[in-house]
Amino acid sequence: MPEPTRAMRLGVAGPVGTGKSSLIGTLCRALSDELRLGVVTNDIYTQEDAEMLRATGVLEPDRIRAVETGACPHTAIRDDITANAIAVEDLEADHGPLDVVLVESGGDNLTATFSPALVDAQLFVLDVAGGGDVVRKGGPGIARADLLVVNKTDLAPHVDVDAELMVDQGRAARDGRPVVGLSRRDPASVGELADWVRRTYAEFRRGALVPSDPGPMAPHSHSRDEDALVQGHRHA
Ligand SMILES: Nc1nc2c(ncn2[C@@H]2O[C@H](COP(=O)(O)OP(=O)(O)OP(=O)(O)O)[C@@H](O)[C@H]2O)c(=O)[nH]1
Repeated sequence: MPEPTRAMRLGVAGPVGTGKSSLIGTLCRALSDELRLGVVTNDIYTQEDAEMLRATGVLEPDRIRAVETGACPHTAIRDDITANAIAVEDLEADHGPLDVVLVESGGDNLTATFSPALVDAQLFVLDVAGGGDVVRKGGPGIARADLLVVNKTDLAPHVDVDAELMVDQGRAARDGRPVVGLSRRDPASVGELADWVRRTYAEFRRGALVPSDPGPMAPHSHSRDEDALVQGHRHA
């Protein structure tokens, strides 16, 4: 099998504020000495996530690109991936060859997932502050993303959540797919996450990584009505 000629695209999805940008920053710090990295972020109207990451200095600023989705972020990672595909290709044209491009979804619905046409692998991020029940509530990202991250485990004692139980419930819900309990303050957990990325990238280079679709979002509708568009969308 010939080696791939483009970067592996790794999607990072999950609800608002679960720590997706921070996780990407953590991965850049852990891996940028060994892998050539780029980042594409998605926000509705702003470039805030990209600006926040640029400010951390984890990568050369121009290796972090922003897509303004103009609507619910999941539309741009799932329904019409054009803007993201172009952003990744531009990044590779300007800074390539790259090894991994991390694509961050704007914080979104619990059921938002990436199209397998856009990313080669995807991880889904929850945090302990969202409550211990959220893993059991399920959804395609939780059940079938390539990796589930239970983030901010350092906060568990402060929010009365059992982080280990949450990780165990994640494993039970995922048919053997991997789960990492993560805190950016816990180097061992950061190492576990970085190792998963290394293994996944090695699989990609061998031509052995087959992008899989965790499944579509829960049914919902996008209204043509202007006001509803500003709100994002109406759930059916
Ligand atoms: N205690 C703790 N806080 C964290 C950790 N990771 C991220 N945070 C905090 O969680 C908040 C949200 O983090 P972000 O990385 O902005 O989350 P996000 O998912 O990118 O947010 P959106 O893009 O708005 O959906 C910030 O205040 C971070 O500092 C962690 O491991 N532990």
